[in-house]
Amino acid sequence: MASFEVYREFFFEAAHALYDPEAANGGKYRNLHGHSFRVRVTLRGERHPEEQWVIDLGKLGRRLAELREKLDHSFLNDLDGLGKPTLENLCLYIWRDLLPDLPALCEVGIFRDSCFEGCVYRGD
Ligand SMILES: Nc1nc2c(c(=O)[nH]1)N=C([C@H](O)[C@H](O)COP(=O)(O)OP(=O)(O)OP(=O)(O)O)CN2
Ligand SMILES: [Zn+2]
Repeated sequence: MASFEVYREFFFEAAHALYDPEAANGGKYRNLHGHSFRVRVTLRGERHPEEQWVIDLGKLGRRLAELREKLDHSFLNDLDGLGKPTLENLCLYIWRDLLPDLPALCEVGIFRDSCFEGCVYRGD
């Protein structure tokens, strides 16, 4: 049976500091600094027989707005459950936040477009 992938994106701005205990001075990223992040959340599945969509993207957008409230203009080091605020851990944090409500979740991507970098996570 064919399946579809649908996605929705959102942006947020946040600050962090990445301390490296192995570097003499705490490393290059130890000081407080900020980034702009673009998040892409992808769901995979078949079309609902009546609605003919995998998920209402409006419904997905409302759930992502809830998540964005926690992330936007936050100090990521203070976010409960995130750990060290790397892109990798942000993917995992977003995955774990959304999965209970969105069982068709198949991928979380987080991108810093201005730095030409990002990270993609496809499941626990
Ligand atoms: N695998 C990862 N590597 C790095 C992460 C990360 O989350 N995962 N994060 C950082 C820092 O957040 C850093 O502030 C990123 O900014 P950037 O400008 O990309 O840092 P660079 O050292 O690559 O900058 P250059 O301007 O290219 O020197 C670092 N690494
Ligand atoms: Zn950084």
